[in-house]
Amino acid sequence: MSAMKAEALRSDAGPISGNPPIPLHYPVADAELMAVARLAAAALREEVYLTPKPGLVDNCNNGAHRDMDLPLFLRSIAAIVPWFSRFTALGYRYAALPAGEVLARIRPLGLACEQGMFAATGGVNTHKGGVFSLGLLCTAAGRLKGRLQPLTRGGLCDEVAAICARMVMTELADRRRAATAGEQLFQRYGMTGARGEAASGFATVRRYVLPDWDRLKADGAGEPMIMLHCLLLLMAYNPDTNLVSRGGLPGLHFVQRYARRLLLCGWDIAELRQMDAALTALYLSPGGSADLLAVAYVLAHLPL
Ligand SMILES: CC(C)(COP(=O)(O)OP(=O)(O)OC[C@H]1O[C@@H](n2cnc3c(N)ncnc32)[C@H](O[C@H]2O[C@H](COP(=O)(O)OP(=O)(O)OP(=O)(O)O)[C@@H](O)[C@H]2O)[C@@H]1O)[C@@H](O)C(=O)NCCC(=O)NCCS
Ligand SMILES: Nc1ncnc2[nH]cnc12
Repeated sequence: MSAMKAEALRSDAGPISGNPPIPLHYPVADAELMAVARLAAAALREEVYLTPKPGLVDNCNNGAHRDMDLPLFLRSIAAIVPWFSRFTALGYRYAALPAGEVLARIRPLGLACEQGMFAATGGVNTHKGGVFSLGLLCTAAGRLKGRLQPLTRGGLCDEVAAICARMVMTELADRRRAATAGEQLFQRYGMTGARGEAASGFATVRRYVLPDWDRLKADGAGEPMIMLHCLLLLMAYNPDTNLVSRGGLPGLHFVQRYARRLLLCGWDIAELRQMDAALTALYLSPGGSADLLAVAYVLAHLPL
């Protein structure tokens, strides 16, 4: 083993500036502490294999994507998953820090994880939103456990909201910067994208998705059916900046109306396949809703 690799294994946070390496005795193997990290990994896998997903990459086709396919997503997931326990460990270490100071501490890890994803995909943006949202949930889990608080949906969402409370103001409302697609869409339409969802404690997921997830589960529905239904709910109500950056506001509204109609009239797999064809033809991909489905998966597997 090279000296560099041995060093990387010793220090969990890696050679990221600003974060001293996490010492070996750190409880990264603690099963309960890492429950959310494990759920996050499962969420990414379940999301990408779920089929048929309108406009998205799945087990059957690449939806409205010319530069992505299922093997690429699996490579992306393999690159991202090891970082989830690092987010958790860092959250645990910074459990006592005021929430407003946490983002600056975990950002280098988030960016390094993003870089790992881009290296694995040859520069294709497969999971930028997923890295962000799931990384925050893992960090929040570490902080809760560090304060001996239970890992509940409400606790995690409140913690993520507290960590991101100033993000919209400091990052999106700063008129001097509009570097990313999300920052430009905020300046143009006031859309807050992935940051807004996190800052609200994943309000769209909690309000529209989790009640149906719980009800369908109690009724005995299988997880794939539950997830397809919840993806429709997200497409119906999530202000997905991916849809806007590809199809403008008309693109977002087309998908929202389509999903609401299916939810209202009752849907089946054939309807979802038709919707997939329609979104693919219009080059519309609800990537933000795919990410929030992974968030919903994690939260749905935790107690209230
Ligand atoms: C904070 C950042 C994540 C902000 O990034 P950005 O300024 O770009 O903000 P957003 O527009 O909000 O988008 C980021 C990604 O989040 C997903 N997303 C979009 N809307 C929502 C929403 N309402 N709720 C949740 N998530 C949302 C979306 O990601 C998915 O789509 C991507 C694929 O899209 P695609 O169109 O195919 O590809 P593109 O390359 O964008 O365009 P084309 O050229 O192909 O047309 C895929 O990644 C999905 O995941 C948005 O892309 C971030 O910049 C940041 O700060 N990162 C650092 C990490 C960090 O801070 N971590 C700390 C905590 S862990
Ligand atoms: N399955 C998927 N297809 C396209 N974009 C995505 N972003 C996250 N999951 C995705």
